[in-house]
Amino acid sequence: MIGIIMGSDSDLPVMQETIDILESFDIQIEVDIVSAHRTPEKLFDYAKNAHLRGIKVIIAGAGGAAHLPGMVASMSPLPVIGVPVKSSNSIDGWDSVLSILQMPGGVPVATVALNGAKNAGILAAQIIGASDKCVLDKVIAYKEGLKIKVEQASNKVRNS
Ligand SMILES: Nc1c(C(=O)O)ncn1[C@@H]1O[C@H](COP(=O)(O)O)[C@@H](O)[C@H]1O
Repeated sequence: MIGIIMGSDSDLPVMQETIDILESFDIQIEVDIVSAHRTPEKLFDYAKNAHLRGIKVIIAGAGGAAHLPGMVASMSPLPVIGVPVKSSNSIDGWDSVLSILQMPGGVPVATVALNGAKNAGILAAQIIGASDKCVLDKVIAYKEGLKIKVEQASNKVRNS
């Protein structure tokens, strides 16, 4: 199971892409709102116990002063993927990117691009796929689909 959390329901339009891609891979997910700033006790409980509940990878999306992914990573032994979300009040998203990306040594967060929620889902599937052949096959099929789309576009351009 993959845990998907976000700092606010206002992040959901972006984080929906994570949900959609993982559902398309038939990977079990659990989605919740958790905020380091607004619900610190819930964050503590989530990060301390996620691995005990069967979660294998955590995807955390947040905007602005995005402490959520780093704080989860500080307390969880699981791989944490951070999604910087460009929230309405942001400094063009840079606030979120930098606060998720620039983690201190020893506490990694695998940071995807600004609003890169889809890639976060694919990366999580790849991590699971390293030890789950069924998921690995789905990732391989997805990548094959990407290749076919490019080949089709290439043929179209060359034949026009
Ligand atoms: N960055 C964080 C954290 C956190 O890091 O704990 N909690 C909420 N937020 C972010 O605040 C932004 C605005 O939230 P609201 O829209 O609820 O005011 C959201 O992008 C959320 O991720």
